[in-house]
Amino acid sequence: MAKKYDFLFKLLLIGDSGVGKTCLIIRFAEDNFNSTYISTIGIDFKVKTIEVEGKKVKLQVWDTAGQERFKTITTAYYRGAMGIILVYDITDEKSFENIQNWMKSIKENASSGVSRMLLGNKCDIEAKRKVSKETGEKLAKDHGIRFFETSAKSSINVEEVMEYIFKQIALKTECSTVVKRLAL
Ligand SMILES: Nc1nc2c(ncn2[C@@H]2O[C@H](COP(=O)(O)OP(=O)(O)OP(=O)(O)O)[C@@H](O)[C@H]2O)c(=O)[nH]1
Repeated sequence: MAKKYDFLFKLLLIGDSGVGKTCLIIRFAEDNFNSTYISTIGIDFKVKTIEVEGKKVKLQVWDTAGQERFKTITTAYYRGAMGIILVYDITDEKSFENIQNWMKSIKENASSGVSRMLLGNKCDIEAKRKVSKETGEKLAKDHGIRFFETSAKSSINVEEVMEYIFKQIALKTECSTVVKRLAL
């Protein structure tokens, strides 16, 4: 059967349980949001195909369970990822502190040179904020990676995040010529 895409990019979202990884992926892939919380069991993925100058780019976004008990399953998927998105919840300090552990997990399990970025999600609930934007920015800077505050609920910065990580990966692959030509 003929291949239905020209490029395949694999992304992975990691972070504590409940920070909004599934919701971010659903917002990106289906432009939808549901406030009912169903914790991810193990691993799941969604696909979105975008077209860049007549080339079909298939984005496969892997959603990992944040719960500790699934760690052995989820870390097995790090190796195949071209980009890893670390997520914390701006209303949950513990989820921010744990980013250090998730970073360690990337170091131990992912391919070296994998593109990374940091997201502070749920920025729509400013009243319950526990982690300032500056604190998030500083952590990202310390690790030399890009930072965004996002909201899967209010659709803030989700497209921008995907576009950024897409560009990062594209620059490291043969797709870079297409991206450069388009000046994306
Ligand atoms: N206000 C607000 N709530 C959000 C946002 N993103 C997710 N939520 C809510 O947070 C809860 C957890 O969201 P999930 O996307 O299931 O969290 P997760 O990180 O995938 O959790 P695990 O699967 O357990 O690892 C749900 O009740 C969502 O509705 C957001 O941007 N703003």
